[in-house]
Amino acid sequence: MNSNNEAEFDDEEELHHHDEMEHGEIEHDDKSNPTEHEQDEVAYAEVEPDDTFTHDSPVLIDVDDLSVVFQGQTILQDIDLSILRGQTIAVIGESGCGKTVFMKTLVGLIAPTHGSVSFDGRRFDQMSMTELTQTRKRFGFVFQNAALFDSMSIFENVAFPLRQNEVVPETEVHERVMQHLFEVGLPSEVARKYPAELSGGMRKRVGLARALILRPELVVYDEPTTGLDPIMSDVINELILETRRRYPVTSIVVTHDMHTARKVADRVLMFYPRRRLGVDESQVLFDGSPSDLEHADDRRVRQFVRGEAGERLKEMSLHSEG
Ligand SMILES: Nc1ncnc2c1ncn2[C@@H]1O[C@H](COP(=O)(O)OP(=O)(O)OP(=O)(O)O)[C@@H](O)[C@H]1O
Repeated sequence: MNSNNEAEFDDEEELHHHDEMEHGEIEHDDKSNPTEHEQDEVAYAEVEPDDTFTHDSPVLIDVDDLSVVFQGQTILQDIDLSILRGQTIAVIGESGCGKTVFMKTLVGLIAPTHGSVSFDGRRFDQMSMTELTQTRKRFGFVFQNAALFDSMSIFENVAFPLRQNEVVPETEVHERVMQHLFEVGLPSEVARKYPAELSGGMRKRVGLARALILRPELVVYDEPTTGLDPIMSDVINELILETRRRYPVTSIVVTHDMHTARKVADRVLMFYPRRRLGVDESQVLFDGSPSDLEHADDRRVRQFVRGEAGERLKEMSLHSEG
């Protein structure tokens, strides 16, 4: 571990605390529970369109000359970009290219080796612990596996951040939890259930409700559709869009799902593994609108979005045995 990344250890433990709670999870039994699609018949709350993002929006996150090195291995190098308030950004790229490391530096969970990351005008490395804690309350995380507490009811799972961070009367806790469950299309009966009684898609929606309960300014989605069928993936995509319409949030979506990237994002960043780039090449191979992905100048981008292995097959010697 590079000493510059020391901040990562404690914070990652904090980030993954919920993940650890998932051990011992009982597989969903489709026969004994309502199907996801039955649950989807619940009407979503009506949403007024609210396109607050414009290209003149203020900068929320500023990444300045960012590099991250782990044990001598450069994971991210010379990244310079700004994320505007209200943008929805999809971060794509092959496994191991640094998407997760990038996402964690954006929220101050990994300290850059060089350069800096600022949130709302304040550099993470210049914040006191109190400021860092206060700043983190402005973020919501939607984890890949939903990361719910198995021993708590759905109601208590969603109420958890509220009880931890705010002093609110029980009637308000109840109102806010039920409202957020409703907003993610879950019926009120779900509140009494436990995570093991829900399907994967329903758990993801509970995870989204929990991430939104403190009304974060930034929501980070880590592989939000992984492991879901195409219909349920699209339900999640719609929820990401709907969340964006409902609240003035900025969203970062780390995903391998090109349908998700195209559908929810107004900007796509494609990373490439540093070790496979030439010296003067930028690690961000693509930074633009999803509609331009197919016609990107860089062949590696076009191949990635089309799912073509291209010359990687030769590199991996897959054809060498003839
Ligand atoms: N804490 C760490 N210590 C050392 N190396 C790390 C650490 N975290 C990530 N890495 C390395 O950084 C590289 C990028 O990892 P990262 O998880 O960001 O990739 P990714 O693009 O998110 O991949 P995937 O799509 O498979 O999740 C990998 O080589 C990984 O082994």
